[in-house]
Amino acid sequence: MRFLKGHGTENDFVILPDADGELDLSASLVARICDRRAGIGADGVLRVVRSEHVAEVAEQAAEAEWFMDYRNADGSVAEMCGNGVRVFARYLVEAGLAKPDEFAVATRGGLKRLRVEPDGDITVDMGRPRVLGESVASVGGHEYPGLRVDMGNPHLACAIGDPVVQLDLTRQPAFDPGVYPQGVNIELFNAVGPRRALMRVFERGSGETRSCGTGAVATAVAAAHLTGETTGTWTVEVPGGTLTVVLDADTSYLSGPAVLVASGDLLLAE
Ligand SMILES: N[C@@H](CCC[C@H](N)C(=O)O)C(=O)O
Repeated sequence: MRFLKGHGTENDFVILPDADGELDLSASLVARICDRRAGIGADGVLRVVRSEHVAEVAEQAAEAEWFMDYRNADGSVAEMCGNGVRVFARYLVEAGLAKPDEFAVATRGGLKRLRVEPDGDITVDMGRPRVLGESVASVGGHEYPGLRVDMGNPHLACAIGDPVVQLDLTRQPAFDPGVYPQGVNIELFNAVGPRRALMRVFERGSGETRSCGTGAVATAVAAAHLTGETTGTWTVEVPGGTLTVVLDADTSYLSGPAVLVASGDLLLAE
């Protein structure tokens, strides 16, 4: 089985081209592929399949030829991945399967439109974030209130006073399972200047990662909430680089680098 490897601000993915939807991708195979010692190693898997072969996105197939079948490193399925869809777009363009100007990709979180910027960055229209109220995350016995933001997938974005660099995120922060029965991605951030945040994230299904695109948008929304703003451009610094988030009245945009770094043959099998 052919694979490629890529990342967006060091949120890294194994890409599995499967145009005709022939691959039976079990959770255990995904977990083995993502294992950083016994597999290739990644935060998630992006299966590239024609939308027409996937019943759950049939209504998107007229506008999006390709479906991003996203899986977390533990094999679980997620609705959306902001960095993943940008890396997916890089693959489509480099493989000659999409034109760089503007194209759509089908996801479980709905149709996403992307474009390659003149500087090579990839921008995705992430849709309108939904603010659902507040909840609390707890790290090492410290409770941090935050904003619940739905980006197609669930987020809890917490502005904290303690320096994010000092947090121990080796273990899942505690959260309210009554609010998040399907689990949650938790962002902890320091607001460090006008429209600028330093963010770390503990992702559902993948643990601490060096970046999270949906999380960066959730963080921008929470940072904007603190200052009473609803629109503007935010810079979100993550351990793996820098992402730009634009919030406007009707939608949000995520921009940043997305690169392919390797390709090869996968010898793992069920
Ligand atoms: N890293 C992604 C988010 C991936 C999905 C997430 N772990 C979930 O389970 O919802 C991003 O860049 O958005």
